Amino acid sequence: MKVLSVASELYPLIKTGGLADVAGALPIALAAHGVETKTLIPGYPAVMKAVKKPKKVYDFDSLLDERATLLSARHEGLDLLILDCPQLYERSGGPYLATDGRDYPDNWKRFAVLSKAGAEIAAGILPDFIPDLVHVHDWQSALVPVYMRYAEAPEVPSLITIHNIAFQGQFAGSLFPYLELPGHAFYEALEYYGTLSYLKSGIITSHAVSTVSPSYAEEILTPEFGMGLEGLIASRGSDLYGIVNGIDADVWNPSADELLPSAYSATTLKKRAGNRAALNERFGLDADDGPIFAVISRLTWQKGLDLVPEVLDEILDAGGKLAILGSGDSFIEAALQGAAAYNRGRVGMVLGYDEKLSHLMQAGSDIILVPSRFEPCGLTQLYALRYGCIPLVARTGGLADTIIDANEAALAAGVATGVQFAPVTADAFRHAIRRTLRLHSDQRLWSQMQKQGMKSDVSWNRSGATYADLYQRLVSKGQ
Ligand SMILES: Nc1ncnc2c1ncn2[C@@H]1O[C@H](COP(=O)(O)OP(=O)(O)O[C@H]2O[C@H](CO)[C@@H](O)[C@H](O)[C@H]2O)[C@@H](O)[C@H]1O
Repeated sequence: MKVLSVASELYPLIKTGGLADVAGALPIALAAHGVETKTLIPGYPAVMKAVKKPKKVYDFDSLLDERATLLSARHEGLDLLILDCPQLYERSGGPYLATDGRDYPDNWKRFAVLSKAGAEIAAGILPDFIPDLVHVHDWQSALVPVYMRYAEAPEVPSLITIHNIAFQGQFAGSLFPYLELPGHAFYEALEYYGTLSYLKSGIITSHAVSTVSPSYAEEILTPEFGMGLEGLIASRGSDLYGIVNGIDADVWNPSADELLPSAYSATTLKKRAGNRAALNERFGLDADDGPIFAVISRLTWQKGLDLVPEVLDEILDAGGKLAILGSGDSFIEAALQGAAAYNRGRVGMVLGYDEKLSHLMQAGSDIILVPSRFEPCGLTQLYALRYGCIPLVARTGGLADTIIDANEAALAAGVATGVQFAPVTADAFRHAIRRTLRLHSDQRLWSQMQKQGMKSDVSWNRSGATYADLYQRLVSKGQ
């Protein structure tokens, strides 16, 4: 089966969050199921620089009035189609934000053009690659099924995956005429309280909708989590699927991770000490035995990290330490930086994004904090399981699905892998920290939990097969 995947980020080329990890790992997992994936991505500077010897495969004379070239390349096991359109993608900031932290004003066009290119590939412009199915991710590629629906071409089955419903790609309604869609598409697909919603239109026009965990698939049917789209999603009925993410078990493998000073496995957990020492040094933490809590995250309201300063005394009073890596909302950044400045040796912070350092943190710290208010799947806790770092998570979405809480029954059965708490309030969070510290003080119990986590299959094995089945079902239905 041939699949066209369209994504706005892709590990290892360009990443701002979990979407890149999934878009990068899924094609490799699916290859084992006979699925041949090509991934269409924008020709951002990082992509153009990293990819060697791309081949020109098509010239677009006009994608919403922009000329663009389609390049084909292979990179680290991935087959890529790169939309080279410097006037839209050659920018000095990130994929979505300029260097001043604001959205590019033409994001509506940058991702509509990407989507239109995707729809044209689906319609068969590349004789060597006629996809059987199109898989799009989040609002940035959500217009692909819309362009497919309104094109005079045979319709290829499509799947849209929602990685985060909070980002909907909402733009002024007055831009509609520039999208080169028929007038009736406005009310049929795109209109959202007078504005345009790219995500909404993708949910309406795709043959199936998936999200990245079973719990989140249920949550987004409710007003609390659906962010205004709950009714629309409910209307898709049995076309909605929840498939939990996996992780790339080769990139994240503590026994062969070249980014670590000290590789280890479940039988050599003592070797984590080498990573712990490096972590203490990197974050300016005291070289004592206190449990190290870690945060690796976008610092946003979603992730609940504004609560950390409120519960910090719970960690510090017990002789614990905290290492934070992240960036995001300026008020959360400032509060955490303040906590680090005030508690030198006990709290350390690295502001920014650092993939390498995130490996060391998973390998050297004892507990990873993921107090998200909502979490479609979450990957950080999955990396933690693999690295013998105990996840302390909010009981929501994929966090609830992937971590087994250390309650009495789970401990007795030896299946606990972490600590969950709800609701996401400072009080419940404090209580969970106390509970975690109690578990940590029992060396035997703690290492049993570490080993249990390291044993869990967090790879793409199972979910890769589930996606392959779903693809097959959609293709068979379309025939
Ligand atoms: N400062 C930093 N330095 C280094 N690495 C950092 C970092 N900040 C974050 N990361 C890394 O970025 C990734 C974040 O992935 P998540 O799944 O946790 O969240 P995100 O909200 O981006 O993704 C959305 O999409 C994914 C994929 O479907 C869902 O799992 C998730 O719930 C949803 O919100 C992880 O690999 C994490 O380690």
